[in-house]
Amino acid sequence: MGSIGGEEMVKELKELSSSEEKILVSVRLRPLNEKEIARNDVSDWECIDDHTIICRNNLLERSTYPTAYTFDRVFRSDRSTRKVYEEGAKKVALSVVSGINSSIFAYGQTSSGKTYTMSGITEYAMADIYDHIQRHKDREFILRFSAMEIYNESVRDLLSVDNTPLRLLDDPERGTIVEKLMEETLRDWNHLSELLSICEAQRQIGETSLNETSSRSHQIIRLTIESCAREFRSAESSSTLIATVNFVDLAGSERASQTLSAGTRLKEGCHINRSLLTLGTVIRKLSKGRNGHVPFRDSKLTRILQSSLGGNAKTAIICTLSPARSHVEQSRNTLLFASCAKEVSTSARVNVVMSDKALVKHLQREVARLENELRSPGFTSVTSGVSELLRGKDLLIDELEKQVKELTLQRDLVQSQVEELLRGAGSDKSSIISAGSEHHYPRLRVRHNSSVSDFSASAGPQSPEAGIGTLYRSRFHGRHSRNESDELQIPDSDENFLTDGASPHLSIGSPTLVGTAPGQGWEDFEEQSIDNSEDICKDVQCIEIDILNGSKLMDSTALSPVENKEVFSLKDENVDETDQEKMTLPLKADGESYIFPASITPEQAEDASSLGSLKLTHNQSKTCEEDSVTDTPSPPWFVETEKDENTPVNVVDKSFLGRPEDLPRKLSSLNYDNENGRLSRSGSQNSAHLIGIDEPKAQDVETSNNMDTESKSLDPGKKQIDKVQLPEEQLANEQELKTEAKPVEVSRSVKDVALDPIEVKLDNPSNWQSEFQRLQGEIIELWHSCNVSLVHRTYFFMLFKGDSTDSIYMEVERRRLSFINGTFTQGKQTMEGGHILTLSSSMRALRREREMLSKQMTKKLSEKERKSLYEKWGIDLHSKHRRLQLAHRLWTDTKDLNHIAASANLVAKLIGFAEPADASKELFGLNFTPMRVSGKSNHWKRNVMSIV
Ligand SMILES: Nc1ncnc2c1ncn2[C@@H]1O[C@H](COP(=O)(O)OP(=O)(O)OP(=O)(O)O)[C@@H](O)[C@H]1O
Repeated sequence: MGSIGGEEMVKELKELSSSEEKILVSVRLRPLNEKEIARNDVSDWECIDDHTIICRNNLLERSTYPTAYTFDRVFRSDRSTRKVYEEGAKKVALSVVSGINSSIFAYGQTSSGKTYTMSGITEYAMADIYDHIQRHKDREFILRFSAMEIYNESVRDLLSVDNTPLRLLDDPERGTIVEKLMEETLRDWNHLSELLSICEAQRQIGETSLNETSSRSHQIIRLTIESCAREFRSAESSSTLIATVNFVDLAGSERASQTLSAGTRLKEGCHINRSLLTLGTVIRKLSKGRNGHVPFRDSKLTRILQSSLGGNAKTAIICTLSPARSHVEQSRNTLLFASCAKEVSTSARVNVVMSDKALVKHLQREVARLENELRSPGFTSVTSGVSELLRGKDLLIDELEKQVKELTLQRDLVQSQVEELLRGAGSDKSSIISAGSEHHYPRLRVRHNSSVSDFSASAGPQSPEAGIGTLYRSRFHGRHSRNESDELQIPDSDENFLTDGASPHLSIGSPTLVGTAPGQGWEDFEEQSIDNSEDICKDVQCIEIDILNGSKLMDSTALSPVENKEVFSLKDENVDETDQEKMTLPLKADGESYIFPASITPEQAEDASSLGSLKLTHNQSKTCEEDSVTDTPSPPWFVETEKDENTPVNVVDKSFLGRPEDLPRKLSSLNYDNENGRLSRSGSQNSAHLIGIDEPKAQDVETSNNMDTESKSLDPGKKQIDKVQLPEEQLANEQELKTEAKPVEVSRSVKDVALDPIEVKLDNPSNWQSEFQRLQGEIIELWHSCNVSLVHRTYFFMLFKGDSTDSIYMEVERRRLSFINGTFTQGKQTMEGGHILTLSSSMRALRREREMLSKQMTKKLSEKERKSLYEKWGIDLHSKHRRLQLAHRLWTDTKDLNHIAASANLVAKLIGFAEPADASKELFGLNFTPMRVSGKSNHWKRNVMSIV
């Protein structure tokens, strides 16, 4: 049998076992015993087959008794007890392991072999039960053993030495129970054997003490078996099977048979075995059906075995016969009893005991069901109505839950979008000052022949430098690679001197370029550019060529979102390109590019070129020339460089490589007035002596003004930097361009873009000088307000000294600082190199920088120099923290240019920046190519990076 744990299985078992079943009746004939043989008794009984036994006594043939009896099984005298057990008892006995009560009776006259048979059957059955348990490890079995004797209607516990009769009690569920009957839980087979021995001994004692023959008592050995499936033991649905098997060795039936056959002797008083008599009566009545009263309660035996005699049990009766002719009458009576018994039916079923949990659950369900019934007379209809209602409610709940989930998702999405926008806004603004490469910016689209390549037009509409970024990038720094994806290769932050956020103050445009990951699709770009532009474009300013106004360098400011979008999204969704008027602009063969606002007409463009529109020379080396990017028409607002079919795969890496070596952008030294401790901008010959800055070697303005001339004379293979050409040169270059350049298409579709130009007086040195001083003063004030790095200030101050070509740098710096200042003023924050920049964080950074500089004083300055500085800077020589005091005085007087110059010189000295040739404007973020820096420059770089 498999594991029986579930209620389903139990139900099945119940159904299978609940059918009525006749008592299994067998007859066992024993051989003649020695006494019978000794008195020459003859055997009158013969089993002619397995079911029939006949009497061969001729004397009886004339009587009214039948000569042949048929039973379920008859066993000849030579049949073993094993055989009797196997065929006449085993099936019934083993029902107990399946939860079905069972009883095996041995009925017969004294010395017919009842005990002989029953003891054997008991042992075999016990052995089989144990064997069953062994073979069913999935179930847990508990065996409880008890034994009793009924003598003269007294029940005695055979496991107890106490002879006190036990009372019988009626239990509504369990039926008749024997009070205080000992029940031993069997530990093992040996324990069972031991208990059986005790029973045998007790019974013998009884015989002795009562001086009666054993035939006058009934012995019941009872084994109760509980079992449950191990895996369901703790489960609610687990059920326990419980059943009892009775091995009943009845008293000798000689008297009983007499009473059964002759009711006149019923009144024999105490000698009559009431139990045996009642058993006969009960069997007789039961054999005739269940109609009428069955006197189970008339005897202790029938009370105790009531269920086994017609109720919930399987029953087998083995009737034992003596073959001796001398016992023929008793034998006939036994067969008569057996005949009656075989007509009796029982209805055995599986006895299931529910676990407490299962019972409670079941009862709760039952209670609920009954309560529902009680509440409404029309229970059924109401139930169905309620079910409908509940179903509707369930559907509603499901729907609501779905909606909640959707709304939650939407909320999360919106939340993340808001956060993303906020981050983006911060990043965009920070692009002014940050070199963070993680920002994403729209990319410019550059067309190659039939393909469209997109490269990072980092300076989107998000930042004031957007236009500048675009401009410069396209002119000088776009690392345009004609690789398979036509992606503009963006220098990574390691390559780019200041694009890793090391010095946010020294980089302007780089983050705007490096944001786009290689391989990012054009569609992606469009999405980004449009999305971002709409939100942030109000901050956008753009320096652009104002062709219409004839200005050389224009600044488009305050663009409306739409306008900016048009400009920076690089693809105007509202314009059908095919309908757009195109204009062709010449490109210079050496890689010069023109940047035109989309609003210009071809005619205007033509004029612009002749007027010397801002032309940012890109005097590429040979390799740069080879690396030219495109020759195909480009979408509005793009930068196009010349095409060269020999363009290497990676143009960018070979394009702009930094300042021409023979055109060092040397720092001007500052004039230091030893008398008053102030420096002046002129008189560079005397500058910087105090703090040891090198004597100026650069030609300052002169050099600057001659840059274009010089650059023209350069070997084209040499590296060159960007610069703004003067009109005359530009015109000349334009002439060249017209003959060699490839056409550039500029869309007119965005001609309504309102540019707000800023005129930069490049052609009038006097105007520029005054403009320069104004810008410089403003920048110095903004540095102070924005807590800009002193190193940055120093570097910038020393680098940009009024050269006309500095105008763009100056303007960029001014706008960048204005933006930061505005951010600080509004109490907002922006991103810088991936970090949040606030007024307080900038103050902290500046404080740390001053501390660093104070430490540098001991390294870079001699004691004598320090002392001199203290005196010059008005620091009490006897005060504490003199170095720190000095560091905190640097760059504080924004109105005094000598103070500024002295501060710059001192900072330069402290950070080891002593070689003007190292200085490069590209460090200010206008260069996106790796800087070719010397060892000393690296030193400078390290210093800068460690500071910021
Ligand atoms: N089938 C048999 N084969 C051999 N010997 C048997 C058989 N049946 C009984 N005997 C022997 O007959 C004798 C009497 O048997 P047993 O005591 O079992 O009779 P009984 O019906 O129990 O008598 P009582 O009612 O007095 O207890 C015993 O010695 C027993 O060994």
